[in-house]
Amino acid sequence: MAAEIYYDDDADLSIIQGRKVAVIGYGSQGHAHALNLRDSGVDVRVGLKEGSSSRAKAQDEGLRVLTPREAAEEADVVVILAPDQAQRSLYAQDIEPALSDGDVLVFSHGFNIRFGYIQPPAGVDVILVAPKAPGHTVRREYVAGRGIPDIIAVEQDPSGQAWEIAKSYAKGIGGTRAGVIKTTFTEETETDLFGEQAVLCGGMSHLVQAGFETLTEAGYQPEIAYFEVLHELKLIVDLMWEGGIAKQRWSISDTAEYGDYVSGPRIIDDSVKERMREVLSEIQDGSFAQRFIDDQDGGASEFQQLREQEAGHPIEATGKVLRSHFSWKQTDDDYTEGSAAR
Ligand SMILES: NC(=O)C1=CN([C@@H]2O[C@H](COP(=O)(O)OP(=O)(O)OC[C@H]3O[C@@H](n4cnc5c(N)ncnc54)[C@H](OP(=O)(O)O)[C@@H]3O)[C@@H](O)[C@H]2O)C=CC1
Ligand SMILES: CC[C@](O)(C(C)=O)C(=O)O
Ligand SMILES: [Mg+2]
Ligand SMILES: [Mg+2]
Repeated sequence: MAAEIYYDDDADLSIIQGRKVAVIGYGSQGHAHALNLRDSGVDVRVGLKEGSSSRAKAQDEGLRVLTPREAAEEADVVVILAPDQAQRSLYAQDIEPALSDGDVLVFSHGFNIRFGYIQPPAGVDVILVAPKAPGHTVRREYVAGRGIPDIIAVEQDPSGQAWEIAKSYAKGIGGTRAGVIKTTFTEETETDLFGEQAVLCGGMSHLVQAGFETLTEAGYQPEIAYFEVLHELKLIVDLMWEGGIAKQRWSISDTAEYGDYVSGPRIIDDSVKERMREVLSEIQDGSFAQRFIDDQDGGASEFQQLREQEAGHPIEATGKVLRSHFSWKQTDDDYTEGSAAR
């Protein structure tokens, strides 16, 4: 069955323009949603704790900043864009007490609904508008007059309007400029977690590290290895993004294309797919979510230890020096190398 896809003409922006929206959290997605909605003529306030390091950034953009509780009380559409692991307690303390029948709760990832950490009251619409890109790209593309595709879902629809609200919200952040696909909370959560773990983030990062280690352990210069396995990756992925794997294979040399066909399947073989299926089943049965939340609840010691270990991989030091010599500015203004700060 073909996916249902909505574009600008399928969504009525005036629906979200007629509501009071509270964006809770002003990080990667939060800043993008708040600014894009504001620039689309929506009445937006941001909810952040007193003393939050994000407050100044939001205020500098002219946004009104309240506490999460005040923002949720004032608004009738509450967008939860704090990190997934913070959402459960944020919801219990500041959002649930402020909800009334007829309000709308918006998520950009279904984690807390899919795994039962948040159970909203029956009189509230619960929708998902999930951009398929990092938040900084969501903002950059909107400003450039384009948009990032979103996927949208409805978990609860007591108003009977939830789908129209979701489409309208997606139009407000620029999603319908690119196309918005109808999904479910379950499909979004499970595919998003699988994609980021097995391919986009976990798979790709470790493939690059393994390639770098293989070359440097064989005696090749780390700078050459960096360009071969990391720097050129973007150029190859850009071609895939433009025209699929086929366009990438069309552009590279015949030598590279032949090497792709004969060596690629030796690296990514059936055993990799078998382990991908294991990862998928741990996502589906909730054990990944449980492990993540248990670690977070216990002070995130596993997460911090892994973060430090990975930041110390030799490819990072090699890349930092090389990138500092590029004649163009490569890093995002908001990104502080070696830190998790946003
Ligand atoms: N990152 C991305 O591009 C994508 C994220 N998503 C989803 O979007 C949601 C937000 O993720 P992301 O943008 O990465 O989050 P971030 O880690 O960037 O969020 C950080 C922001 O949340 C605030 N925050 C943290 N804890 C609380 C709290 N208890 N109460 C209020 N605000 C809080 C922080 O404030 P302070 O400055 O005080 O720490 C900061 O403003 C998640 O559900 C995620 O899965 C979906 C698609 C892509
Ligand atoms: C790929 C990572 C992501 O799922 C995203 C940017 O879409 C995330 O959770 O950040
Ligand atoms: Mg994602
Ligand atoms: Mg994700």
